[in-house]
Amino acid sequence: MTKLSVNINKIATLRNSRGGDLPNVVQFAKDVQRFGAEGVTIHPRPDERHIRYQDAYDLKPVVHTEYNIEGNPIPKFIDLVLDIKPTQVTLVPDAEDAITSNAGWDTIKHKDFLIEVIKEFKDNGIRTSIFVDPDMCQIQGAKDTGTDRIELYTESFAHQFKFGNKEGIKPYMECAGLANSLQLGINAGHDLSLENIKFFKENITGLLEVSIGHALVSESLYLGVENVIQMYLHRLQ
Ligand SMILES: CC(=O)[C@@H](O)[C@H](O)COP(=O)(O)O
Ligand SMILES: NCC(=O)COP(=O)(O)O
Repeated sequence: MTKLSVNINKIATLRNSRGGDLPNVVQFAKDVQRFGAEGVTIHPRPDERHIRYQDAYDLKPVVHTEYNIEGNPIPKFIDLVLDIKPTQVTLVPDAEDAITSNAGWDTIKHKDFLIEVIKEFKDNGIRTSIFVDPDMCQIQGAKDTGTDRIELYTESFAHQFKFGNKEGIKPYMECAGLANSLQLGINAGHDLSLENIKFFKENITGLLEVSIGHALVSESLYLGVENVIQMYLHRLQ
């Protein structure tokens, strides 16, 4: 079974564009869970341009599904996650000025650092996942860090799929095969959408969770949030 975790960054972006509290991110998190989402994802960035650190605290009591906090494990982020103790932390190697996530970890170069932070999170009962490109060496490297799961960075698949090239799934299939054989759990995210999710799910064995934000919120403008969540759940069956 593949769980749908809704990334609510874009709701915070809209709220922040006017100040105030409309739309309300806590209410949105409650609603997506009521509509069937099996998780809520946030990705607070150092400049707090969308999700703020305070939002992470405000969401804690209302997220009764899986709470996934993503980010670069700088000291401030590590403290936040250890304080909140979400279900899962997803480590993403973003530059401070990145517009959005644009690369996975070099799990070989950063092995010692990842081993250290992953151990700290796991010792505190938090499941860990690390964001990786679909590269076999990086999957093996991820295993060596001790992480529970990987999150496959799906931008390249999504981009190729949009232009009709279904071959873009191949490196993901190979990496999923390796991850399964290494008993690494598999999550995926970035630019997944109603258009591409069914094909991705059908081809990736053992896909445990997808986190989807940008497309899901955009699609909801036309189709409605409840309807869109049901459409994703149907495609993930
Ligand atoms: C790791 C990942 O792919 C997502 O978290 C994505 O980076 C969303 O972040 P933004 O909403 O800031 O684009
Ligand atoms: N981890 C990926 C995520 O949370 C959402 O990415 P996107 O759907 O906003 O591209």
